Amino acid sequence: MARPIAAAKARDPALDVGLVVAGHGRHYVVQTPEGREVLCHPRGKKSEVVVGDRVRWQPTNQHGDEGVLEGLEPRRNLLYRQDEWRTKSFAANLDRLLILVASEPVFSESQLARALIAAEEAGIEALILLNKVDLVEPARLARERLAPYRAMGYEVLEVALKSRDARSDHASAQSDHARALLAGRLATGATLVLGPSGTGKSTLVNLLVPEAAALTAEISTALNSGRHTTTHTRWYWLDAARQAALIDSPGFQEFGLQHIALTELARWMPDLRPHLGGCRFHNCTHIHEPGCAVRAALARGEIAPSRHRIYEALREELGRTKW
Ligand SMILES: Nc1nc2c(ncn2[C@@H]2O[C@H](COP(=O)(O)OP(=O)(O)OP(=O)(O)O)[C@@H](O)[C@H]2O)c(=O)[nH]1
Ligand SMILES: [Zn+2]
Repeated sequence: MARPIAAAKARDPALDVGLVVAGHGRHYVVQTPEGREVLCHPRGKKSEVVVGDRVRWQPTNQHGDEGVLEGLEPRRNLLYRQDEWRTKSFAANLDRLLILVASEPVFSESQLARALIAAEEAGIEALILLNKVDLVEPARLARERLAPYRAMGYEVLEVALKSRDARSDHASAQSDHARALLAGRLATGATLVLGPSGTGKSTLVNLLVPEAAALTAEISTALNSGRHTTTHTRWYWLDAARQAALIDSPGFQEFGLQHIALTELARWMPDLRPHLGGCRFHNCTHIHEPGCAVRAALARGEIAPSRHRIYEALREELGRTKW
């Protein structure tokens, strides 16, 4: 009994630093710099650790495949959502957020806007991926709805990850094109993918990480959650050199923004931002005041009506519960 403890003590000064690649409840899968995976538990009751975190840990068994978390390295950033009752963290230390939408099902612009605001506030670059552009008419409508986002500076990529094109060679050429496009764009750093159900998120992950399904099954067994194979956030390396990673996270619904300060909301909306400071009243809400530069831009067509509606709804939502 004393041996592992003595061994652990001897390691103290140089605790291993690992990367959290999956987490569920009080179980975490930590990857060592050599690529080994260790099942770790936090010491306390509650743990703030999320996928993407760098953690210090010590082994708790002789095989070194189980351990205890000893500490959390400082984070560069953390992406999360917050409703009135709780906070849900997606992942930490991200280089970009990829928001997946599709021509079908019709995406919620409010959900898209919310994710973009959360990313702006967290200082994380965001890009939009429109899938299913093989569906011609729905794609045209989706493109139209995304036009304001392009105009305010967001990159919008278009793909047909799994086209329904009857000519199978054409469909597979479209998949190849999507893979090449994304491999290039996501070639460095950690990319978190968020997207509503049915948009093709599983298709995307499987295209870029062919071994994803097998890895997920393995991790789910390790985390004792057998059947629920897709409900955890999971970090996948995209290359052997481990320079680029894709993080698949569930839970895009009800993207609460209670952590955003009401007075700062407009700052995180790139189409509203350039007009701030131009209003007659310094505490202008940009909803009804005379001499409002934001509303003037709206009237000139420089801000899309849908965006101002989203701003107004969010303002009301944040104002309702904030005081
Ligand atoms: N037409 C068309 N269909 C696609 C495309 N990509 C994916 N699909 C289809 O869209 C459906 C949803 O794809 P999934 O990858 O399962 O979507 P998901 O977002 O993981 O969905 P959930 O499992 O509900 O979260 C499937 O029937 C796919 O075959 C595409 O480029 N074009
Ligand atoms: Zn104003």
